[in-house]
This record gives sequence, structure tokens and C-alpha cells, in this order.
Amino acid sequence: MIVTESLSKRFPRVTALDRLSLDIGPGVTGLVGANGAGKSTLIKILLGLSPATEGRAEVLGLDVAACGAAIREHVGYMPEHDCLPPDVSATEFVVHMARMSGLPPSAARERTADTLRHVGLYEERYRPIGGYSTGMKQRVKLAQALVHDPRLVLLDEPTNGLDPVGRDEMLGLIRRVHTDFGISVLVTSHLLGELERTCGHVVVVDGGRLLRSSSTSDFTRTTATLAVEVTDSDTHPDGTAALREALTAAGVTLRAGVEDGLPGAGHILLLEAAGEETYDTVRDTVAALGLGLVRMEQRRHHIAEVFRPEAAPQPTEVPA
Ligand SMILES: Nc1ncnc2c1ncn2[C@@H]1O[C@H](COP(=O)(O)OP(=O)(O)OP(=O)(O)O)[C@@H](O)[C@H]1O
Repeated sequence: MIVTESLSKRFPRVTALDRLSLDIGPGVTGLVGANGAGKSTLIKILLGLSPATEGRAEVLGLDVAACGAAIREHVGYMPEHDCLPPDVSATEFVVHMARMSGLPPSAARERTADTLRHVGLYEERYRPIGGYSTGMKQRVKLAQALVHDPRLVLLDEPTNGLDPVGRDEMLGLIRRVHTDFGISVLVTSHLLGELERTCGHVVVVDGGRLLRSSSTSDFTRTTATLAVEVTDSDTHPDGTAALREALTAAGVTLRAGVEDGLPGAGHILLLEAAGEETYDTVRDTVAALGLGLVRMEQRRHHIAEVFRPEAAPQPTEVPA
């Protein structure tokens, strides 16, 4: 779907992309990176809207330097920033975008109705966009990216500004773009956690460079950490120490580091989650020691760990 070879983009004061080589196949792919990592710059180059300084890129087999218009015929784009006219309705705007993509009037109206229904805006479709919530505006932006039935959509921070419920709804819609319509998706975010749930593949960029590109399952396997907190008991006045010892003996790998900022941070053990069996081992070990299990949860990954792999909690030898 997308191939880049040593792609660079230099602005006078900053290198936004630095020899980035990617090969992204069909499906839903997440492009994750902190603000300024180069995500929007990459998207603009892929759409043929901004020339690269060096290197090359192909989208759907078309060279971005020569075939921008053809690429935009088959690729939908949801920009990051609010760019919607406040005085027109969602229907008017999306029909207009469909017409701009070359659809005849009747097809444009039909596709607009279908697409607005898909994104959950059917009831409000005749109201002016200016009165919409942030979530509704994001849906209009998604609808206009889908209306011309593209093969691929590039979604730039579609969950920006949304509350947790709005985020989940948007992520659900994005998954359905692929499952219901077979459209491939490249979606950017600065939050690794939300992309892990949505994407089959995750690409991480930092400072315009590729940090990592792998399937989400590989990613989760190598970074999954379980946080476990237990109570003390009369037999084990330091329940955490007793559990640490017992889990080490049971072959569970403990990770260094503490869960800063959480209540009872010093009493939380971090473990490498090797699979479902780790949950069973922890539950059985806690029960065998007669301790109370306060929490056992998969720790949300912190983006800093991915950007600075050396800062990630490493498996550690814990003295028995
Ligand atoms: N037109 C431009 N002129 C100069 N510098 C630019 C331009 N566009 C982007 N940059 C710089 O390039 C770097 C990458 O920006 P880019 O917008 O691609 O990052 P991003 O990962 O999309 O982050 P964000 O989500 O904050 O937009 C930043 O340092 C940005 O300031």
C-alpha cells in the first residue's frame, strides 16, 4: 500500500523526516509518534501535496512525486486540524467534497447519505457544522475522507480533542472502515495505547526517524507488563516481598521500576506478561500465600518507553 525509501524532508530549521524507509501493507496501520515526530509531514508527502527533499515514496504503486492527483483519487485524507466551514451542513459539505473527487451529482448525494450514516451523523446531517461538537466535526472529517470510496485512507490524529467515550467511538468507526468496506487505513496518534487496540501493525517514529515497525501482537508481546498489588497478612507482613519471592521461584520474570504516581506505588510488582498463563500463575500464587489481590492489570504502555527503549523496564534478576 505504502512504500518509502530513505525519505527525508528538511525545512530550513528542522529535519522533519530523516531517511525513513517503510513498507506498509493492507489493513489498519498505526503511525505513532510524539508531537513534531513528522507524522503530518509524511502524510502530506504521501498525498503528493508536499515534495520530499530526498528519497522516494509510492502509494498504491504510484510514485508520489509524479502521480499526486491519481493518488488522491484513490486515497482519502482526514486532516488533523479543524478545517470545516461552519455555515454549511454536513450533507452540503460532504456532497461538495464528493463532487470535487469527480463523482456525478446523484452518486455524490447517495454516497454522502451512506457515509454520514456510517459515521453516525445521519440525524444531524442538515444542521450547520458550526453547531457541532468536536466529536461530530471529527466524524464529518472522516465522512469526507471516505465519500469517494477510496482504497486507502490517511487519518491524521482522528481522536484529537475527544473525550474517552468519543475516542472509543472513533476507534470503533476506524476499525469498521476496514472490516465493513475493506478500505486500508493509516492512522496517526501520539498515544500508543489506543493504536494498539485498533491496528494490526504499528509504526513508531521519533524525530523523523523510524524507531520500530512491527505487528501489534509482536509489539504487545515484548512490552506487556502486568502490575500486581497485594495485601499483607499475619503470616506475610510484607506481602509484596513474599509474592516477589514466590513468583520468581515459579519462573515469572519481574521487571524493575515502580508505578510512579499510583496509590501504593511501592507495593506494586511489575511482571513480564508472557501470556494468559502468567495471570493464572499470579492468581494461584497469591491464593497459595493467603494474600489478598488488590489489583492485577496490564499496564498501559508509556510512549516514552518506545521512544527511549533503554528507558523501558528491563527484565531483572531479583534476589530470592
Ligand atoms: N511547513 C513547515 N515549515 C517548517 N517546519 C515545519 C513545517 N511543517 C512541519 N514542520 C516541522 O517539522 C517537524 C515535524 O512536524 P509534523 O507536523 O510532521 O509532526 P507531527 O508528528 O505531525 O506532529 P503534530 O501532531 O504535532 O502535528 C516539526 O518540528 C515541525 O515544526
